[in-house]
Amino acid sequence: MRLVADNLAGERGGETVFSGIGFTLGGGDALVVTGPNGIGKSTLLRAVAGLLPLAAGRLALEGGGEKWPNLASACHYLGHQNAMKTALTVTENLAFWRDFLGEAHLPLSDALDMVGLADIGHLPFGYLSTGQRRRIAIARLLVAYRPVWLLDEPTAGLDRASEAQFADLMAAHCEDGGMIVAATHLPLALENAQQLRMGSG
Ligand SMILES: Nc1ncnc2c1ncn2[C@@H]1O[C@H](COP(=O)(O)OP(=O)(O)OP(=O)(O)O)[C@@H](O)[C@H]1O
Repeated sequence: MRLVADNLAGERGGETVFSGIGFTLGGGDALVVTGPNGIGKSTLLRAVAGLLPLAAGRLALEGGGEKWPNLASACHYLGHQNAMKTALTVTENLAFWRDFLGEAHLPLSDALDMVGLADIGHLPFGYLSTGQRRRIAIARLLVAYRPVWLLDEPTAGLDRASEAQFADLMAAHCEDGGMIVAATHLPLALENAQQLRMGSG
């Protein structure tokens, strides 16, 4: 499977925010996107996810077969927001996403265990701390399978131990043939990742 981005341009509110962006990822590859505030990192990720139209260029998932007929169908998108309902419990939120997304992957209890929060499935999401909320949002990546993870500031609010735990999850996803595109201001422990520095000419 290959994710091909060719000569992309993105716009917000009628203004071009970036142009001439290109990259190619194969199974197991990761791309780290960096650049100053407002340069268009989130816009790029949302375009790859199919949530925003491109102003120009071509995005394609090659070799996805019948299971992943287009790029959007193959993507998990973890945005700045955690996309969880505060009144529902952690388990209810994750069960919703597993059923909504399809392609059930890890059991909910295993996913919670892998983000170090095995004991809080019964709590309303709204009771959780900032870092705990982010870790539950990360657990969503594990309960339904998608080969492409699009991660916008995934480690914002995480402590050191949780950062390391998430690095292991990203590495396992890539070892399994998955792909990652991550926008970040913080160092991410993604070995051998390609780098895209937006705004550096
Ligand atoms: N809905 C919108 N309408 C108009 N302009 C927008 C909209 N959303 C974002 N923008 C503008 O698009 C540009 C790119 O924003 P974007 O969020 O992609 O940047 P970013 O590189 O992710 O920034 P940060 O590092 O602060 O997260 C900014 O100038 C922003 O003001």
